[in-house]
Amino acid sequence: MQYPVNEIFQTIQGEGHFTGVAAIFLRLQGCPVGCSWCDTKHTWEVDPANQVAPQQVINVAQDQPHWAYWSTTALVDLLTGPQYQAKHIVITGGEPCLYDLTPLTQLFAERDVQCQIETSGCYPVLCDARTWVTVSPKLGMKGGLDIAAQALERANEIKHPVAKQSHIEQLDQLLAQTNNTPAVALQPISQQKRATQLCIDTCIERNWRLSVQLHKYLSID
Ligand SMILES: C[S@@+](CC[C@H](N)C(=O)[O-])C[C@H]1O[C@@H](n2cnc3c(N)ncnc32)[C@H](O)[C@@H]1O
Ligand SMILES: Nc1nc2[nH]cc(C(=O)O)c2c(=O)[nH]1
Ligand code: SF4
Ligand SMILES: [Mg+2]
Repeated sequence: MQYPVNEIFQTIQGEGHFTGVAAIFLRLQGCPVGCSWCDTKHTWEVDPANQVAPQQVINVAQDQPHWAYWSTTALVDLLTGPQYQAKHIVITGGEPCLYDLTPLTQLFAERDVQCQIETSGCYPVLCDARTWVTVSPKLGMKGGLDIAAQALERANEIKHPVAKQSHIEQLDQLLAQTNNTPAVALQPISQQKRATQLCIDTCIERNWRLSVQLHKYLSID
């Protein structure tokens, strides 16, 4: 299987359950969801004119709309090889669940590296059973996509983006739709002060976790 890769880099996971863990990020290209506040808009289009050589997506200095095809085996060999030290892999995007992540996540599991997917939940999550799935629901975005029931059932964690009170109410409605009992984290959108205070107050009240995009506070990737 070939995946369109936007970038590969090693950093500290700044969001959700694994915040603080050293991780290799694999960012796939392509997303039709259209969140107005998306911090990775350069990953939305898989434009054939922006295809580059595989080596050009490694440790990219700035946000680029470019992408390169990488095969499952080439990715697993690279990410478990001597160039990287982290034992946790984050597959993000773009929207990684546009693609069947089963071969990739199976091979990572066989090599004893922990794997995590960051997804909007707009598509079924196709991956190994050992993979940690973080769903960040996208309700009412420009792309007009709804949450996929399978993604809600598969989620190990719901990391909900929050700007205002109605986003908490939407999350309550979503949780009422499932028998799954994922961990819940609230993530303020774009580090807004009011959103952050709302998340803090709600997390204390509900006994949920706060996810603050630590990497943005630290000015790291
Ligand atoms: C860029 S998305 C890529 C993965 C997938 N498309 C998704 O939305 O989960 C990675 C994470 O960043 C979050 N995110 C994107 N832009 C953000 C922003 N401006 N403020 C807070 N979180 C943001 C998303 O909600 C998601 O949890
Ligand atoms: N450090 C760091 N942590 C992250 N957690 C989720 C990210 C993402 O873009 O999916 C991200 C990211 O881009 N950088
Ligand atoms: S689903 Fe994720 S990548 Fe796509 S627009 Fe929304 S935040 Fe950005
Ligand atoms: Mg990010």
